[in-house]
Amino acid sequence: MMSSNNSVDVLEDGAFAASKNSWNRYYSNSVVQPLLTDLYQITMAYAYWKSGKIDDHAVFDLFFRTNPFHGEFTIFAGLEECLKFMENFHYSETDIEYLKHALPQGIEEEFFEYLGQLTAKDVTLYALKEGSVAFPRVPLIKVAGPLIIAQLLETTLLTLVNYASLMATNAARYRMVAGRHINLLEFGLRRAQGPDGGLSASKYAYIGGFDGTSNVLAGKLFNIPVKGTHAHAYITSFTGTQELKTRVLAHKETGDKRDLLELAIDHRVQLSKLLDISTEESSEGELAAMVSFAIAFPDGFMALVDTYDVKRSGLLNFCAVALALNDQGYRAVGIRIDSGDLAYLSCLARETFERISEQFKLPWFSKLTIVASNDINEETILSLNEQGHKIDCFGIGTHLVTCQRQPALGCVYKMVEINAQPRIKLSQDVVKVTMPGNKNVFRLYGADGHALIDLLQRVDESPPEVGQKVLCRHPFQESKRAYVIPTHVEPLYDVYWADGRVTQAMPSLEEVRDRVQNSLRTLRQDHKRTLNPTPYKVAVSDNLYNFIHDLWLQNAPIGELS
Ligand SMILES: Nc1ncnc2c1ncn2[C@@H]1O[C@H](COP(=O)(O)OP(=O)(O)OP(=O)(O)O)[C@@H](O)[C@H]1O
Ligand SMILES: O=P(O)(O)OC[C@H]1O[C@H](OP(=O)(O)OP(=O)(O)O)[C@H](O)[C@@H]1O
Ligand SMILES: O=C(O)c1cccnc1
Ligand SMILES: [Mg+2]
Repeated sequence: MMSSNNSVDVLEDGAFAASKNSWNRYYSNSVVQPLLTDLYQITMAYAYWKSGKIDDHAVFDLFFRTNPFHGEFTIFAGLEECLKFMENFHYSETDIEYLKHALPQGIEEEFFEYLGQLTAKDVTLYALKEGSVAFPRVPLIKVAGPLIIAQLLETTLLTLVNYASLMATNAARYRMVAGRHINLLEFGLRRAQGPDGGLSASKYAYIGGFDGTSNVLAGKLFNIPVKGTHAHAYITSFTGTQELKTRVLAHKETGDKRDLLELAIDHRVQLSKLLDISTEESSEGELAAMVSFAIAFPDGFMALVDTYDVKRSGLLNFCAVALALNDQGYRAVGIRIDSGDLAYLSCLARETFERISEQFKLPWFSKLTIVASNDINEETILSLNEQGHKIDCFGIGTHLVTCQRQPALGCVYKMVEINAQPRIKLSQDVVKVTMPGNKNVFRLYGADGHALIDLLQRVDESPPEVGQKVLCRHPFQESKRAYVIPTHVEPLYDVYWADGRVTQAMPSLEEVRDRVQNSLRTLRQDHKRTLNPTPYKVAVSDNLYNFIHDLWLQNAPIGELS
């Protein structure tokens, strides 16, 4: 398989500097800017300004209500991009000019002057660690600061977290069903939701556990390994062997030049007997294409074998060219199958490789890589696992990047406190009732080392302690409560932004990627299984429970029956 030199070194000219262990600060998506928001944020900002509320102290929670993909966990991602947005938050002169036109007439000039100097410096942002598992109702991000700016951040923070977390979760799910030893490649750019969606997909697929992407720009910008094979067009561009302009390949060690086509044709005759396949049925154009690709990439020869017929043509031609390469001191890499029954064809291919390996005394031949692609999703992989297959690598595009099974994560951004007064949003639908007040969250671990429950508390409560019994309550069902004696207590929030700057050393993409797997390991298997997983518990302290319910009663109007 073609693969890049994984590390993009720091370039002298400073055009980009992707170093393996540093946050890639050189790249910041230029569309992420204060105007990338909903109009209503800015109209509200004006009304807050007019009513003298801009400096009211607000706390907002960013959270989701249900896990995606019928699962019971979500991977939190997008934090790094949020922080870059906070750093760069500033309305440019042209932004202000545009707003003067776009906003309703009559807005006072002074407001625009105010906007022109507004930054996120007075905001404090708390968040879970990027790449950690997260659950419904636990705020992924908590924003505290002047009302106007905290409000103005809403839409942009949501767009930065929603797709990133959905995508990282999707990728992590593919990794779980594929197992640790299968290579997973993201091939989705052509099918993604536009160029920006494609770029984000590559980044968050990698974070979620993919090994590489075909997206070259993602490779450059994020230092993700780029990999790929070739398309059917390469095969169909050759109609016969007469089109081969170069047929000669020098031996890797001796330099001895041989005609690779001739070698391949000789091997094909031999193989047709061994495999009982007539050479008549195999395509000459396909053979020519494979020979030419092998000459171009003798050390990375990987061929698509399904253009005409995997069994009767593609495999035979591939093996013939691979043996010809072997004569010249090179080892082929493998094949890609992009149609048909992937379980059956991969087993057939492996069996063929094993027979040749034995016949020609070439142990490595039995281990040639088999890549499968074509509309693969979680269910396909599960089904292939059940059937038994010999695939080493899945190339996955459409279902992965479009998150076809669930195309949006429903993160919301809700005010929970203003000027130290808690705020609650009531709803007929109990899952939509917000958890009021400024809260902290702790993950409590059980005796077997697994995460047991996430506990939300009011900020002024003292944290739970190891070995101390703590009452955990369901936020809305009075009778559901349990005592937990944690063996380990993990405070989930860190301050990431305060006093106008990022306050934590940001992890590299690799570190976030490792965190995803480490964090998933803390979850019991039954929370992670694909069919009917057990919900992970998110609880509130007794104090927070009473606080929520008192506030609920205070705010719920008393109806009158007549
Ligand atoms: N053994 C298998 N078990 C379950 N699903 C499979 C198996 N093999 C392939 N698939 C899936 O079945 C679907 C086959 O799709 P489809 O019939 O459109 O393709 P095809 O006819 O094989 O290929 P193409 O139309 O590209 O020539 C794909 O989504 C593929 O991932
Ligand atoms: O199937 P996906 O998971 O999206 O993976 C990416 C697909 O992109 C390519 O197909 P191509 O665009 O050539 O078109 P195709 O649909 O005809 O195979 C490749 O051969 C894969 O099949
Ligand atoms: O490299 C590949 O094989 C590839 C890349 C993009 C889409 N489909 C396949
Ligand atoms: Mg395809």
